[in-house]
Amino acid sequence: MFWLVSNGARLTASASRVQALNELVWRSHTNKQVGRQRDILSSTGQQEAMGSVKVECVVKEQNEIGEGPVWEEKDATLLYVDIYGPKISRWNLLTNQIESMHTETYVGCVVPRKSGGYVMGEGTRFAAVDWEKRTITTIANVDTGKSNTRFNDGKVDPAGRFFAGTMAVEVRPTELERKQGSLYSLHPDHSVLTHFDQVDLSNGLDWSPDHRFFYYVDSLMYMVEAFDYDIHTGQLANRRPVYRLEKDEGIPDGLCIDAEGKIWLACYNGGRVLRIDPQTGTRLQTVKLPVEKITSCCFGGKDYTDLYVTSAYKGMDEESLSKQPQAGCIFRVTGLGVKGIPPYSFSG
Ligand SMILES: O=C(O)[C@H](O)[C@@H](O)[C@H](O)[C@H](O)CO
Ligand SMILES: [Zn+2]
Repeated sequence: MFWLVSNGARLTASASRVQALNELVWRSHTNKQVGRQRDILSSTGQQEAMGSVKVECVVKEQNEIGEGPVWEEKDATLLYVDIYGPKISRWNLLTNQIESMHTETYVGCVVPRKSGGYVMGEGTRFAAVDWEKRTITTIANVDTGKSNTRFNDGKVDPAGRFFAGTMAVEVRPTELERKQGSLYSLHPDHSVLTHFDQVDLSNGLDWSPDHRFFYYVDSLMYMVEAFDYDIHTGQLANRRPVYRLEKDEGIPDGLCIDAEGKIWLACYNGGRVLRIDPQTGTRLQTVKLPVEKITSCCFGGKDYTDLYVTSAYKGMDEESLSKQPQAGCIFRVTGLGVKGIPPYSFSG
């Protein structure tokens, strides 16, 4: 409704959008918030300059920690989890309906399976989900011998392997026993490979469009890292930093790659998504959202041109919740002028 064709109209529309954003997010007027308000104003200008970027809340049912969005083209649905729901949900773009299924314990990620249904990282197991029958079957257990860890983010590689990492269960967001996590992959024959351990908070991951690189976030390292990837074996090598977050960018969380090979990074407590060039290690674009706890993102919609962004409300007090009434919603960012890559399905 705000983004019209003529330049004059867009100016007016833009002014009212900025006003709406400000009213929505920054209702009170402490000095700190006035400062942040300026940020939003300038970034809104920047967002527009990049080509009529629009942010809207599309999934209004709020998640304690919304995570792991995956676009399912055949049904025009967005699949995601609420880690603490704990549940798996599917939001249908055409009907605006949400279908959910409770899981037995914390669910970090869910991905489509080629043979039908889904596979998820739940608690410390990889498990198959029969969506029609609403049943769950264990495929493999991880972190055996550890009593207080759980799966977090995961994604399928271009060859159909399901990668997912673990972390200690948080006392409060980001407060946890460190070095308890590992990164695993579940292979089509249901064997599990441990890539590395000593992870604080295993998070975002994706592969470059040419499959030569793997990008990864251990949130408490405050950076995005890259590995060389061997698509034939699924092995990682040569770990190195790609991008270190600046203070106001918050904590790196979920990420996804676009068709040009650039990284879109969700910034938890940063209220934004960054576009990063992994070749140069530079930030190319910042998209601000009206809530701070941004958890993950994926491309979807027609031709994968829309960016769906999940968020969380866990750990927020009443005051911050009243300033961010959309915390936990899922947002759609349109007008970015880039496309994503369709997700892969687990082939086992
Ligand atoms: O969404 C996740 O990946 C974690 O499970 C969450 O607990 C928070 O995002 C984390 O605390 C900040 O990185
Ligand atoms: Zn995450």
